[in-house]
Amino acid sequence: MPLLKINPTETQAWQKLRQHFYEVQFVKMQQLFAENPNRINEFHIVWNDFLIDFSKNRITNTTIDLLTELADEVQLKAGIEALIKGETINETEGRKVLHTDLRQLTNNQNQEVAAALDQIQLFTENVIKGHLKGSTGLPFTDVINIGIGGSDLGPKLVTEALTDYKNHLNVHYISNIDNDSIQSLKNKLNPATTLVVIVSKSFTTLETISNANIFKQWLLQNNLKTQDHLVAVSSNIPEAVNYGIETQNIFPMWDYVGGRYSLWSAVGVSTALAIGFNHFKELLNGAHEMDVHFAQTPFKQNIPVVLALLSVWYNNFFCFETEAVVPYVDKLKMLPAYLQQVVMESNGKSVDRGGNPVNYETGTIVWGEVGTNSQHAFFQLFHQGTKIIPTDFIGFVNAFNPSDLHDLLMANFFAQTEALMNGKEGKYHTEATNDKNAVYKEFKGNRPSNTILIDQLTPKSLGSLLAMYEHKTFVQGYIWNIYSFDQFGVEYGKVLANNIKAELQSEQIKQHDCSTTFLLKHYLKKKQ
Ligand SMILES: O=P(O)(O)OC[C@H]1O[C@](O)(CO)[C@@H](O)[C@@H]1O
Repeated sequence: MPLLKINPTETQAWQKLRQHFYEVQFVKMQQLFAENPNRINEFHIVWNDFLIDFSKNRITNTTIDLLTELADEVQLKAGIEALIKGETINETEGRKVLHTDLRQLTNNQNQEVAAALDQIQLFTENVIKGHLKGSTGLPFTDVINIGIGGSDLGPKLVTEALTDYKNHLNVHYISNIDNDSIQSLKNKLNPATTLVVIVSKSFTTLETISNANIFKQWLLQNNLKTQDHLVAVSSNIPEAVNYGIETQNIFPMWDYVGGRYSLWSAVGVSTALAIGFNHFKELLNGAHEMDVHFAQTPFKQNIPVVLALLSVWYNNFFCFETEAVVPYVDKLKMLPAYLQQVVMESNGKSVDRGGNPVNYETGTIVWGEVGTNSQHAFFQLFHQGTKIIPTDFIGFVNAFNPSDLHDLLMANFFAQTEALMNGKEGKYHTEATNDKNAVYKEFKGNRPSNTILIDQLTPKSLGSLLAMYEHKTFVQGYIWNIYSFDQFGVEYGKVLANNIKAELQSEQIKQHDCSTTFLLKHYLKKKQ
């Protein structure tokens, strides 16, 4: 069943939301909290080891009623069912969407997914135990994951986030075509004990193949048998074989898993090498539990649905253009970059499912940085700037290494959401305060945030967190009536880059606009 094609702005709920927005847009959260000391009871969700406090938003009960009415009117339930059942909802590419199958660990009817999981288990355990060795007979100490976009960001994020669960293998990620960083990695590593994992769904991505070539050469220059050191993850098996990788060392990907949703597949093999297969399975299990929650929970208690509806409220009614995500743990430093691909590659679309240009805003801009670092960087604008940035604060009750320092970190976490909501009223009259700068010190508050407080950062809770954002993104795209699973915009850039690469190598610049021609000629002239 294809997804329904309903213009959200033509629903009754949208009209009611518009009217409601005019009524409440200037109502301050401080007032809402003062009027209802039990506000938290109405606007929070407790699920597994997650607490989602969404009370510090510019909403009333009517807002939530109308947003869920919108979800009902566009038949979100049917959309979620289509996703969970793995229907062909990536219609523009004629593909099913089945990333939720990847985390179905028991009774998985998808035989190829189950078989790939067995393959990952066997391989990772053999490498970790040292049974699988490099061509000189030495066990592996290091792994280089070469990939980009979804073939890099998710696995890298998970590897960094779960560094406390890591074994003796050191996993390094190379994505950009930056020879300086490649050289510095090569200088650090012993090729005889290095395993290179080439991750590319298409096996044609310029960056990945160029980088893979460099490391293949490095192995050859060191008289190593590449077949003992190279493995691949790809849906293009013939191309990987052609590249010289042994069939048993190729892990499958399928066209029903989009790159940005693929960390749960064999794309995560480097992660599984770093943390061990059992922890990798816990990650999948955490994501699966979020899938079940998403599929079965009524909208008002459904975490991804509520987060998505709030985002639609701000994006389409308040017209706030960006959202921030601020995790209070260094290990999630990669989260904003990872979410930028999930959210912006999925929902950066301006044509609706009916093929018409949309006449409303779609994809939000996502950005962020860890706290407290971000407090000392861009939070000034959060507190006193002219722009309003709804922010997800993500924190953990328990650190992996307990210490008083964690209370200090979390004190900042709680303080920021409180300050953003409450603000600090100043006095305009210098006489009253005897401070001529009082006006500059005023914080108006009324700045929205969600607090996502999780017991501890574990493989399981991380799986749930990432699946939560995947589903939030799906709900947004569904409501905006766009296709979230293609990425034609990025693919066009890849084609142009390939053309220009040939021109730079032949020094024959073809027809471009005058700016691009000028830049290319300048580059060739200055190149030594
Ligand atoms: O895995 P591949 O085919 O090398 O593609 C890498 C990435 O390129 C994109 O197509 C665009 O950036 C992503 O969707 C994908 O994750």
